[in-house]
Amino acid sequence: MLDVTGLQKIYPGQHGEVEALRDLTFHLGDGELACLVGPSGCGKTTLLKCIAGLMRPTSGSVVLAGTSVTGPPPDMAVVFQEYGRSLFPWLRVRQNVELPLKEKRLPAKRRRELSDEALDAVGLLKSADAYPWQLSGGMQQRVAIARAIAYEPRVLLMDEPFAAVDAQTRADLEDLIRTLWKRFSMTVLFVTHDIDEAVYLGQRVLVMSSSPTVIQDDVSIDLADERDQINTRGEHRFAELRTRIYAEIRNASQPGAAQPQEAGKE
Ligand SMILES: Nc1ncnc2c1ncn2[C@@H]1O[C@H](COP(=O)(O)OP(=O)(O)OP(=O)(O)O)[C@@H](O)[C@H]1O
Repeated sequence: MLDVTGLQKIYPGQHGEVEALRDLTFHLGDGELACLVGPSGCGKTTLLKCIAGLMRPTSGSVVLAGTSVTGPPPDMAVVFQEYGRSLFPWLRVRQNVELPLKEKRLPAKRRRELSDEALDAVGLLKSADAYPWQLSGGMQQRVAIARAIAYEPRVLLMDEPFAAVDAQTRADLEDLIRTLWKRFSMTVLFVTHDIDEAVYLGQRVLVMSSSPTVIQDDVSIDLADERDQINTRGEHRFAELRTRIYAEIRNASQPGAAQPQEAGKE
């Protein structure tokens, strides 16, 4: 579904160039849920912008379902961390959710069906006529998720979407993402700082090295498909996976440690 090959991004700068991404290669299969973790500043946001067609890489390619990405692809939706800035405060919740559907030129009846289904899926149908600023932070982020889902994307990119909400809301939103992923059969790439979150959510965790960045490891998460915030996180295997990824990231932060590994290698 998504092929990222040899991706490199060099930013020009006043004090010289910054090579944010050196050589990134990975593939996501149709319907996979993969998490991407890495040290701060390793280029996670840069990578997502390149995948979303919001930024041109210096070299390398992003191919979505066989088509090269050169601008925002129609089959992709992105949820950012800053829900407060991604929703339009002068539009009601339903209008926010329907806005991209208007740009898709869907008829009003279909827009209404899709927004109802998406708002219902995130538990906010009753708040459809509220304004975003009347909702809590967690509810606003659910509106942003509903807007992405209503768009019926084949690929959903999420850039640290729960970093700004409290711990309990975050746990609820994590479970919501797994539920929506199964229900809507999307391919999901979820970027997070949080190693526990990556292990809890993902089928795979891609570990990025520090800058200049490569994929340091690609860890298959062999936990049961049915996950539970208390029991899954208490499992011995969960602790093993978390420890392994933590060590990878710590090693990745050591100068000269980054060596690309084969995708899928355990
Ligand atoms: N527009 C830009 N111009 C120059 N350098 C940039 C620009 N955007 C990002 N960088 C640099 O590229 C590198 C990667 O930045 P990026 O924001 O992608 O990392 P990140 O992993 O998302 O960071 P964080 O974990 O802190 O959110 C950093 O060294 C950053 O300073």
